[in-house]
Amino acid sequence: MPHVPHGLAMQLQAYDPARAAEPLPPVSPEEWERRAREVLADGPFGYVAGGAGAEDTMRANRAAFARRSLVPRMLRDVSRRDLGVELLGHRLPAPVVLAPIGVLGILHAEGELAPARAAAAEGVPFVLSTVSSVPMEQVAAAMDGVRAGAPRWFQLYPARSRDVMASLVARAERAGYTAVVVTLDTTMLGWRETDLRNRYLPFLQGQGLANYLSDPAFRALLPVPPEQDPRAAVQAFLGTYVHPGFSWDDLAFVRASTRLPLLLKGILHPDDARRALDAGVDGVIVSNHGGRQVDGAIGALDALPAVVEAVGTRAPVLMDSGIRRGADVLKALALGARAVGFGRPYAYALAAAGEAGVRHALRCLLADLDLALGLCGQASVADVDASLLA
Ligand SMILES: Cc1cc2nc3c(=O)[nH]c(=O)nc-3n(C[C@H](O)[C@H](O)[C@H](O)COP(=O)(O)O)c2cc1C
Ligand SMILES: CC(C)CC(=O)C(=O)O
Repeated sequence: MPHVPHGLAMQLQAYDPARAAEPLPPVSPEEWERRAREVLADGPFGYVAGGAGAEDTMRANRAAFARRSLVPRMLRDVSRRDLGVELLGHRLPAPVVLAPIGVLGILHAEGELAPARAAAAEGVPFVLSTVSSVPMEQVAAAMDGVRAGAPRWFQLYPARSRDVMASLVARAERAGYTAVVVTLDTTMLGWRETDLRNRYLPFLQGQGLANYLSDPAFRALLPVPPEQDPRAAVQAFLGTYVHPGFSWDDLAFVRASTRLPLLLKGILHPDDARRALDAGVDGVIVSNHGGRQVDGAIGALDALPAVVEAVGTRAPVLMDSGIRRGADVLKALALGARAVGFGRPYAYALAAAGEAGVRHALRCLLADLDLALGLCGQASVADVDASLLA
């Protein structure tokens, strides 16, 4: 298993006088966001940075972390620390995955290949979006090029066509993805004022359709191949992607279509979590999609404890929406998350500095987590519980 960067090692690198002349890459998510702002046009930058409506929920995500405090414990031997966690039968080097982010081709020429390779290098699972700019098989091959069998999950968006869903999942299985994440909260696009103002929706320009356009079941729905009529293909994509009718019945179909572990992303209510487990899913991800869907929705960290209580020991609960630093990861773990999704910050690092940027942003997060864990008097993330919070 890859070795997680030691916080101290990252510090020594930064403080090393012999390297003082080298430019220092950003160490904070805010700095990456500023760099991304410098290199991106308004449309793509706003697409990543924006949220739904007045962005109250986006702020609520961060406020939920700020409202909680860690209470560090002293005089415990933390000279050997372990960030590793067990998840879905695999041992991960840290309780972190790269959250699925679609259309990364609007941020960097290499699109998903760059963060996928960065994640592979660190042994952190990369969750590939349905709406990626690069077909899932190419992403898998790029990850295997870095580290054979590098952990990867496939995120599935509901589709009106069950054939398309089944085909995408079967391809993911063949390409070595080891879990399927069904995202429930985006069967329609939220009211995103920044994008409306910028008149920016990348899918309409055919971006992010690589998995669909390369899919035999999707192609079978088209009267002519997408190469002959790209506009009709975009319309067909929108026609199958937008699916407010998606229900527990459809979920049962997805469940039956694969033997891979299934995670549901976008769960916020404990009753939905319970029902998900009854429907045979293997884990839930508490998320409000980074505040991009329902403005006014509960902050994701605020929703976590009730979901954790409902799920109990039946399955792992993950969370995303607002994770920026090591302390955020600790707070989520303290409230019962097994692992967290790292989202926007890696997208900004990708825009500003490609694969190296994503890798550095990830290493900074893990270094920060390693130090925060030890300085809180905890030797292992597996031992973190609510007693760490005020
Ligand atoms: C630009 C962008 C695109 C996203 N695309 C997807 C996607 O394709 N599938 C998905 O499940 N979630 C998607 N998400 C949501 C993320 O997986 C995650 O829930 C969110 O980024 C968490 O919020 P945070 O980045 O502010 O921490 C996207 C988020 C952003 C910012
Ligand atoms: C709307 C989706 C296709 C992409 C997404 O999840 C997002 O933009 O948040």
